[in-house]
Amino acid sequence: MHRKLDFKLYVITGENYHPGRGMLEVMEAALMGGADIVQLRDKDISKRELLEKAKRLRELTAKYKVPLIINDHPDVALAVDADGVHLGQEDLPIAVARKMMGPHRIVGISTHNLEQARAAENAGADYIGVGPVYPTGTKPGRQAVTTSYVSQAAAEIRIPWVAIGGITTDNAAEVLKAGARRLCAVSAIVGNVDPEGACRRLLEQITGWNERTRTEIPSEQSYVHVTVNGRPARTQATTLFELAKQYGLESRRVVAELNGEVVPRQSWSDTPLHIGSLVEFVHFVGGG
Ligand SMILES: Cc1ncc(COP(=O)(O)OP(=O)(O)O)c(N)n1
Ligand SMILES: Cc1nc(C(=O)O)sc1CCOP(=O)(O)O
Ligand SMILES: [Mg+2]
Repeated sequence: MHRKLDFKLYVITGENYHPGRGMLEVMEAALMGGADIVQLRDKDISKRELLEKAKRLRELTAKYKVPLIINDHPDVALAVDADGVHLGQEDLPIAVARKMMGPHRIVGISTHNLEQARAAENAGADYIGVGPVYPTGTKPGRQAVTTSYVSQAAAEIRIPWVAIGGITTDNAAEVLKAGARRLCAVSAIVGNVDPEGACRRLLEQITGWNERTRTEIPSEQSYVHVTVNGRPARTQATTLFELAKQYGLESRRVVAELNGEVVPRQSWSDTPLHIGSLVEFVHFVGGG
């Protein structure tokens, strides 16, 4: 078994965002502001240079007792005794990284839809990234998944997951409202003149939201356990319409069945969900 992984504010390095200031200085400010997991991400340098940066960041994160994750490279992670590695959909598969990293280190992976999230969970990822929630210059050209994927992850994903992509203090509330309990950012923190303050403010939003919803992770009582298209899901939706919305299906050409009966679309808002409800959303397939 892996050790228990928990965190609220995940900060990733991004040296392009702080010309003239060193990576270690900026990341130390983030750590002082409460970043509770850190990733070294640098796509523009040689592996040798990455290794040197990783060693220095390892020392710093150890001082603050915060886990260090290395982006893309399990070998670098192992070489510096980092806590884990972060993979993308086009990086090494989870099974290969797990074999290299062993059972006790962290293996995380980016996901951009629920199918990838389920696959990551089944493959034994320790956490997943859910994003990019908003368009972001840090990952140009990558289509935003919007908060609708955040809500889907909140309903179904049981391993720790973190919302990422274009997250700032201006939109954090919306992401938290969609169900995120952990946030990750690059530019909003390392690109801020005051990374420590930026972390504090984001952390306050996360903690404030969690307290307002009265628990760190929403209590089981606030969820209804249902089955959606044959898969167990937990949801805070109270009606069929809210559930369809959570899956981004409210204006799609789908037929909804509840416990084997078709429910006309105009009745979705008045159709309550109960514990154990069996829901099927059936997509129309275009004929020719
Ligand atoms: C926490 C977290 N989530 C997502 C990513 C992106 O990983 P990937 O898709 O492999 O893209 P690159 O970061 O490698 O460009 C991440 N690094 N961290
Ligand atoms: C590196 C990365 N991966 C993403 C994903 O969704 O997989 S979004 C992203 C960039 C996050 O940076 P910022 O906070 O500056 O938007
Ligand atoms: Mg990658």
